[in-house]
Amino acid sequence: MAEQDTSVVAFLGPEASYTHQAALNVFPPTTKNTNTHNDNNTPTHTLTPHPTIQSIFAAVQSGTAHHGIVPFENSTNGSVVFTLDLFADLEGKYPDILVCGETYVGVRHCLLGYRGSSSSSVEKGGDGVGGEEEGEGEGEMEGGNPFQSIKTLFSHPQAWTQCTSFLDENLAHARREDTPSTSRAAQLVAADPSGTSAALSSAMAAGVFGLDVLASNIEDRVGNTTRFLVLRKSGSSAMLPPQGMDIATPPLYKSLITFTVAHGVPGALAQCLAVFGRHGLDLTSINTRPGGGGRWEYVFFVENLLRCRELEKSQF
Ligand SMILES: O=C(O)C(=O)C[C@]1(C(=O)O)C=C[C@@H](O)C=C1
Repeated sequence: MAEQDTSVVAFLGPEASYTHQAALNVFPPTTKNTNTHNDNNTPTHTLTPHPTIQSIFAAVQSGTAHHGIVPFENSTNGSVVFTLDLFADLEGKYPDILVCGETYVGVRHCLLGYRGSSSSSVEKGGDGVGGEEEGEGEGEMEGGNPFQSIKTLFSHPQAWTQCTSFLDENLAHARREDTPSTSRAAQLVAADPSGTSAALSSAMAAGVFGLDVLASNIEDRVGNTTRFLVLRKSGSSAMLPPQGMDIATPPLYKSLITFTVAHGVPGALAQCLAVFGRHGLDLTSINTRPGGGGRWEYVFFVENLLRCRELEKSQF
């Protein structure tokens, strides 16, 4: 990849997805007099939307993008298996992808649509769908379901399972359509002239696509958070900007290692994991995905934390 003044950052689009918000955390908008500009005062990075997580991996692998931002894990529904499978890379398409950072985004889902087609705005309190915001009562049927006119719901599959209580209570009647991202869901609703569709998406997407927030904070769990990883290509000099990272600050280092073990060898996995302990690595997560070989063979994903002084002592 030729060295350029502006680094390209690939994220799951369109604009206003949670992945876009993660990208903004790590690569914040450039302003004058910050170190995110080069000497010519041109922006040092450009955020580029991609239609799928796979296309983000492909862009980083091919060098079209210097960095990619991908969702990895959600505090409510666990690992993002689309991303794990791309890291597992069973077809050898992404041999040079490395992880060089992480960031966390609080995921506060909203129901977005057009007020008037659906009726009132509600905000979920700690004990379920409770207090009403502006727009209270507008067109609402006495004692009825304020969302009855919504026939189709769009969202990313991860969002459905983060909002099960709200959906069961208010939108069990609506048909669900999966979209590649929550912001794509909002974009589709904005383009639907019937006004009978709605999206599970973010407040930011409401602003970007000109939709009304019909209900907010509709996620099941308080503190619902998604962890995103920052990708780069091995051998690239794509450095992270010195601000905006909430990766464990030095002297803590975090690593993600992918491996397979010999199938049917007793203790093979335990022996692999013991290596991390021997070198002072604190194992923080372990995941598996089908390995593509025989049945019940797995690819393992292990994350470790390492203190700087332990890194100096460790002999690998
Ligand atoms: O759809 C989006 O907005 C995304 O950024 C993707 C994604 C995910 O894949 O987990 C990110 C955060 C939320 O957990 C829901 C969806």
